[in-house]
Amino acid sequence: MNPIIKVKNLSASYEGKQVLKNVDLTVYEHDFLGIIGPNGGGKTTLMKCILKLKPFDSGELEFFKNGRKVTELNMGYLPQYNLIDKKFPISVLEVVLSGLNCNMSLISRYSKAQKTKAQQVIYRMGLDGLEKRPIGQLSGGQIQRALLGRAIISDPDVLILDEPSTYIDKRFEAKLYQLLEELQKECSIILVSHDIGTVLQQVKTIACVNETLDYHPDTGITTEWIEKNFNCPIEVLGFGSIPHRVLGIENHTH
Ligand SMILES: Nc1ncnc2c1ncn2[C@@H]1O[C@H](COP(=O)(O)OP(=O)(O)OP(=O)(O)O)[C@@H](O)[C@H]1O
Repeated sequence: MNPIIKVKNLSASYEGKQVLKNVDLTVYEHDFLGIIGPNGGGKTTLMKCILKLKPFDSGELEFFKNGRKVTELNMGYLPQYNLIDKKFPISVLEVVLSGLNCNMSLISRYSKAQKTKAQQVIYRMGLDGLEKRPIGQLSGGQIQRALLGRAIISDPDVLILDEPSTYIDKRFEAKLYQLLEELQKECSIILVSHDIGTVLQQVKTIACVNETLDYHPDTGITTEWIEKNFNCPIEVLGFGSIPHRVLGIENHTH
């Protein structure tokens, strides 16, 4: 299994307050990594460091493609919903096209092929008919779907999803996970989620971020492990079958 991202001994802070401490993490090609952890544990910060949106204090970040070290990866990012400016005057089509990483501000400058691709992505997201609608006039779930379309239109090497199902209804959620299963054949996926039950059903590997990081090469983990890492009692939906899949737990030293 080839690695695609290696995070080594990474520490990060905001205004002198440490948020991530000595984090090590390897993401593999076609991985489906679930990131869980308590509020404020540093999940989004870790994603931003990987996306090079936030400088880190120390440590290393390495990218690989087909076993060779590279300087950049094409990453698709679905940010947390609360970071979206819904007043920004942009349509669904423009949101999706803006994921093409080109420095084009006017929609007319996108090629026919790019617009066709955007149309296909919009259809895949179940947003056909809403192409011209400004995002301010969409529901929360529709905005998230438009942003997911934006994240996948450039066929990324890595897809990073920060709480993708916050506003997505149950009907589209099932479709979303089916879509992610398909996408995993084409790229690696990192999914940040509070909904542990969903994460455990979907992912191949799991990491818990609470300043430091605990990693599991499989999803067969115990409630004790989760409670230790969440450091609080947890409510787990759809968790019923998990104890049957309990496997060995590694010891982690912090
Ligand atoms: N831009 C910022 N400036 C200062 N502090 C920040 C900033 N962004 C995040 N923090 C702080 O860093 C810590 C980690 O935040 P982060 O958003 O990474 O956590 P998270 O695990 O993603 O949380 P949640 O589950 O609530 O989204 C929190 O204490 C937060 O208040």
